[in-house]
Amino acid sequence: MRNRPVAEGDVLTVDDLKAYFMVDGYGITREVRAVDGATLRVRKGEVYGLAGESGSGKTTLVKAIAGAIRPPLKIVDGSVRYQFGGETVDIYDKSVNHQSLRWRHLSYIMQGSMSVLNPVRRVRRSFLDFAYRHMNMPKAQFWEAVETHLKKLQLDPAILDAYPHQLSGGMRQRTTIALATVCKPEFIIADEPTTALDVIVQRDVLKMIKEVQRQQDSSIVFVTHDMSVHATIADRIGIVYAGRIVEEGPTTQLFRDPQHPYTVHLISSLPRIGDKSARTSLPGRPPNLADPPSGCRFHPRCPLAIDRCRKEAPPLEGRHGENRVACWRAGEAKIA
Ligand SMILES: Nc1ncnc2c1ncn2[C@@H]1O[C@H](COP(=O)(O)OP(=O)(O)OP(=O)(O)O)[C@@H](O)[C@H]1O
Repeated sequence: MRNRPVAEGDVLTVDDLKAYFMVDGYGITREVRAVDGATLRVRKGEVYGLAGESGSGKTTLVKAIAGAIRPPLKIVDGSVRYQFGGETVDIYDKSVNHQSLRWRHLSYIMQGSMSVLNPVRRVRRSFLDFAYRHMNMPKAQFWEAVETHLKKLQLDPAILDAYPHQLSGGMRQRTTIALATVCKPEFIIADEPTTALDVIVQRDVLKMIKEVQRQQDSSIVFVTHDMSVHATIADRIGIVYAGRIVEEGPTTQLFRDPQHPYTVHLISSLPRIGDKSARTSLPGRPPNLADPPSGCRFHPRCPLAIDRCRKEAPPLEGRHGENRVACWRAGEAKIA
C-alpha cells in the first residue's frame, strides 16, 4: 500500500483503494473487482462529482470511502484518510470508532436513503433517533437547533410533525438531507440523491445541497450517472469506468476539453438545446468485473483502441492544468 502525504487543504485522501466483492459459488470464491486502484483527493469546501454508467463502481467506491463495508465486500488494499478537526483519521485503522465519526464529521446519504425516515413515525422521531445523541446538548436546545437548520434550508419546521408518506418525494429527499446535515458534518457523501426525482424537484434538491455546502463549508462527494447534474453542482469530476477513475478534472475544463474517449462519449450523449440530431450511444456495456478485460478496461468499446491498449493498463497521469487521464490516446477523441 502506498500512502502519500496528506496535502494541505485536502479533507479526503484516497490512495490506491481496492474493494472487491468476494462471491462464493460452486465451492470457489470469485473476486468482483468493483473498485480497483482508486486514487483521489477532495479539498475543503469542494464538491467532487463521481460519474459513470450504471455498474461502473461508483456506489462501491463511496461505500469504501465512507467505511461502510459489509461482506461480501472487502477492502483488499489502499487507504482512506480524512482530516477532521486538524487530525488525520484513517478510516480503516482498527482503533477508529465509526459511530463517533458518523453524523458529526462524516455523513453518508446512501442511494434510496429516503428510507432512513421511519415510515410509521413522525419525522421528528427520526431526528431524535439519529441526530440527538451526536449533538451533545439539552433537548430543548436540540429542537431549537433543528428548527433553525430547517429554516436556513427553507424547510418549514412543521414537517417535523408529518409522517414521511405525507411528504412529496422531493420534500422527503430534502428532509433526509436536512437530517444528514443537522450535525454540520465536515464531509458529506451523497449517492444519487436526485435520481428518482423529476427535473424541477431535482433542481430544488441540488439548490439545497449547494446551500448546505455554502453555509457549512463542508466538502461533498456527489455521485450521479447524470452528467448534466454534475455540470450544475460539481467543482471537479472523476469519471469512473470498470472500477477505475479514467479521467478527473475541474468541471469546466472536463466539459470543454475532455481527454478520455469515454468522457467524450458521456458528454457527447448529453441532449443539447436546438440540436435535433440523434445522440449516438456507445455500443456494448461495461465489462464483467469478475473477469475484466486486459490492459485498458475500456478498450473493447473504444473507437480509438490500438494494440497497446489491449496489453497495458494506462496510468492516471496529469495531462494539462489539473486534469488527470488514464488513456494511451488521450486528447484524440472529439465531442460529436
Ligand atoms: N453484492 C454484490 N455482489 C457481487 N457484485 C456486486 C455486488 N454489488 C455490486 N456488485 C458489482 O460491482 C460492480 C460495481 O457496482 P456499483 O453498484 O458500485 O456500480 P454503480 O456505478 O454504482 O452502479 P449503479 O449506478 O447502478 O448503482 C458491478 O459490476 C456490480 O455488478
